[in-house]
Amino acid sequence: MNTLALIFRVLPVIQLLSELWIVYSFLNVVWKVTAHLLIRALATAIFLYLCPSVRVVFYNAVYFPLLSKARAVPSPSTGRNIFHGHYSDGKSIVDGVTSMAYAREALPRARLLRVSASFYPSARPWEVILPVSRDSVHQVLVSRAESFVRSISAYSILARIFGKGVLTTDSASAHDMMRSSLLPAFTQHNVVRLVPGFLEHTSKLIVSIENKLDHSNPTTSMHLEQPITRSLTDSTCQALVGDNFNLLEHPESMTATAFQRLLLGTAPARVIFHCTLKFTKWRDHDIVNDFVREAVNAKIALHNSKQKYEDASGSDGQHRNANIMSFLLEHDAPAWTADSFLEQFYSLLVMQSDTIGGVRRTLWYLTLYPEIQSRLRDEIRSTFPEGAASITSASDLTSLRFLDCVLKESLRLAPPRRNAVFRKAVKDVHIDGYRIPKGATVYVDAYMLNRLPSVWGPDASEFYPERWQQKESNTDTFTDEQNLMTFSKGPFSCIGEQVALLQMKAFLAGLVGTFSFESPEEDPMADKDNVYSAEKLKALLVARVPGW
Ligand code: HEM
Repeated sequence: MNTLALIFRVLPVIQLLSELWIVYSFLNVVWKVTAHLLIRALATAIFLYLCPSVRVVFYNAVYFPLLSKARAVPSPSTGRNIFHGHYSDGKSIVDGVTSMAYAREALPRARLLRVSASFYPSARPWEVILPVSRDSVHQVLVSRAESFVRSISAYSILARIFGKGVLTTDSASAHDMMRSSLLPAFTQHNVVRLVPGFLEHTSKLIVSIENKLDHSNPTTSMHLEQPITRSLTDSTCQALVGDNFNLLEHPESMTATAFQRLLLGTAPARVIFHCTLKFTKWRDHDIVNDFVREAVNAKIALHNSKQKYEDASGSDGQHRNANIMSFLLEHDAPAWTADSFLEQFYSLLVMQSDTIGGVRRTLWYLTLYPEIQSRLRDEIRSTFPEGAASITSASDLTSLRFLDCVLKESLRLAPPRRNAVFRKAVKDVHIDGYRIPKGATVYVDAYMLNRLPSVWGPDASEFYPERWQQKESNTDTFTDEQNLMTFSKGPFSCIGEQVALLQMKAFLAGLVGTFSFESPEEDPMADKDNVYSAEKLKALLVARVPGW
């Protein structure tokens, strides 16, 4: 082979190698540039994510005014964070100053407002649409309810721990099914049968408070938070499955301790640990589940043996062992097993904390207004002169008209579950000429709506139980239960409203009839507009009022 032929043979190889080198260099440059860009993008994303103030500025300066699909909905000038000043430091809760400012500014002009919400000043804000008129609220919750689902972010941790029940499911069709399967247990006929159980727990609470009174002094300073919480929890649990943890009398037992750790004092670290490491077993959860399964299986066995209840009171169909589980079995036994009830059990039980809030806040108002407290006690004692034991039924409780007014007025001004009614639009909805885009969050602010002067009259922010009596006597008044947003309205509204009202009445009738409650503060009225100071009942001065 001559030299020329050799060169011709080697040349293509050299050419190939040089082409490969060029491609390699090109890819190398592309890779470096891409990697560089990727790393920068990632770093920026991490920076933006980690640096809340940048996100807040971006949100306020760019997203909220320019990019939001709902930007046609008017937003108020008085600051945009609906929860501003509500969770001031993540612990202490102050009142709804911002929402009331919105209400004043927006009304009577606007029916919808676009505002921001973030529970902590540095947390990422999100956009919410606020219905601020009776009509727009009604459209969101009732007449256009099919265009919205409950936004469950608030309940997503519960869903992860306790599974998806009627409160925590994120599927509209599953919610519909669960709600219709539960509703038969909550008819008026059934709910009144729960009252003897509530009254029994009330008497136990009265005895426990009485035992703690210092009889050498006219009043005893007492923390009622814990006994009330324990007693109401026992009573709700009894109403749900016909058995309870006996938290009031034996708070140290294994099941009571597990229950309290799980549902009453859940430490945040524990929740995070449990939610992030799904495979971890939470012993307390197992203990509570076993307890509920056992109680439910006992009800199923009882139902199958046709011996429905041991009827303690006899003829009127009311008895202390009536419970929601048995009502469900009476209606549709095959649908219910221990496991199918367990998920609903947590959805129902979690909400009972509101009943505790309702009793607590009513007592707080009664300490602010001692003359209302005495008037209420007079009503209870004159209607039932023989003492607390002579209150035995739901009709006894409903005969206490002033108690009804006091309770409703307290639930109006200080709704226990204020930040709970969130909806997500499942499609574009037009309300009052504004488009609520698919995916938008709507927030129904019970605190604000329960205080709108256009709805409740010029004295809307005053604690004035008589307004509910005026309604009954048909005088010109704004007061109407249809406007009370405390239990929400429509297909996602509180399923336990009637249960809660009777339970709270049973406890309040017994407590206020037996004891007097006084605030230890020098000037309790100084804090009267800050309903969230009732969040935790401080020590009250308690005395046994003789003669009952
Ligand atoms: C003062 C006491 C109570 C208050 C203020 C209250 C308030 C509420 C509110 C505001 C909602 C959300 C409604 C919505 O998203 O539109 C709700 C839902 C619910 N509540 Fe209550 N609640 C109370 C007591 C109870 C009790 C005692 C029970 C159980 C026996 C209960 C069971 C439920 C359930 C299961 C839901 C979810 C209903 C559904 O999604 O269909 N609540 N409650």
